[in-house]
Amino acid sequence: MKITDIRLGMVKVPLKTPFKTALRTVNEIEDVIVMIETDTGHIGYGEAPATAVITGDIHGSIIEAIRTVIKPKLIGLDISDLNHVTRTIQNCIMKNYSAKAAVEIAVYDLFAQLYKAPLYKMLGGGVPKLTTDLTISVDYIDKMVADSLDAVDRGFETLKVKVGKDIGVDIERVKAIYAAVEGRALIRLDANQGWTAKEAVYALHKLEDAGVRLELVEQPVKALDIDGLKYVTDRVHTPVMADETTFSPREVIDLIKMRAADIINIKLMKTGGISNAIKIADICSFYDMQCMIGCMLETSVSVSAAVHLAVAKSDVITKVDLDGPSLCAFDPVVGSVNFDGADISINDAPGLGIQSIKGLVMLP
Ligand SMILES: C[C@H](N)C(=O)N[C@@H](CCC(=O)O)C(=O)O
Ligand SMILES: [Mg+2]
Repeated sequence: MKITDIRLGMVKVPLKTPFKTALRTVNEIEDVIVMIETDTGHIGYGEAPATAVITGDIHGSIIEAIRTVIKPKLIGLDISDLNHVTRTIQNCIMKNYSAKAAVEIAVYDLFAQLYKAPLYKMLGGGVPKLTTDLTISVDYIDKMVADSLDAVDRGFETLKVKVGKDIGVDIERVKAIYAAVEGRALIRLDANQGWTAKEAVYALHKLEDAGVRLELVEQPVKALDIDGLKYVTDRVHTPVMADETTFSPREVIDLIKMRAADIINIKLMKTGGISNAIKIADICSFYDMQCMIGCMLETSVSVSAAVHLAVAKSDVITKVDLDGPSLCAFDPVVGSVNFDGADISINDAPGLGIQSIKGLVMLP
């Protein structure tokens, strides 16, 4: 199965409600879709969101990186040489993680199609079911409480509550949500870099002293403030998770050696795709550290790949934040991963099982 062409398109899906974090507010998903064509007629699908505030990627950079650098290196390569293909993708350009991720996802889709197996089986097997959390956007306290109760009523048992704005209001936000859903849902926080280390310790001590039990706090401080992350990890009982701080396997090793966080959030758009995500999961497994599988604002094209990976690495990926499709007003993908509220399941279609993408606009 040889790569003959790589075509690009755009998919646009409105969100059910605006997605608001300490870093940005977004109303719709607009992502680059990658379609890798082969001499056997098989097509592999991938997707890249432009999350400039986290990965530095924008639509233009994703499209140009794939068109002018990655694609010329891949034409003619044989999908059965998976390691050679993924190394070529990783080594042909620095950074550009989302572009690399989209192409790698399509390559893995084809690799599993080649052997007529669902991707998770090619990655090691597992039970093809997951349960995801749902993100509660940062907002007025009453709105966040109402959104949290609505999520619980819809069957979500874990809420990822966005904070990282005004520290005093953040404490009140979390207390109010905790009181409203106590006993019905687990709460994880994501400050998206919005606090200083001292503010984070102050807020978490206030919440711990008030009896608010949190599953974890994600990325309390700036991405590059590793000393700050360790400062928080050393001082609070609530487990601390690194998100924006760690992209590569190297960064994960450094973080683990410093004991700067308790948990790692693996996202394909930070690792540059599946090959490095596997390395990070294996490093964490070796060091006995838990991981979360996360996503950016992605549709079920690329989130499906994350689902397959998480199923295969469920020994170490014990937490799931794959709510991209749940945030979408509709699912544009006809495919084999079924996103039904908190419940995610995979059937036995080969690869990612993507048959078509509704509303896909191909780029010239
Ligand atoms: C969508 C997911 N639950 C999430 O929160 N992902 C990111 C932010 C993604 C974005 O801004 O596009 C995270 O910080 O974990
Ligand atoms: Mg995060």
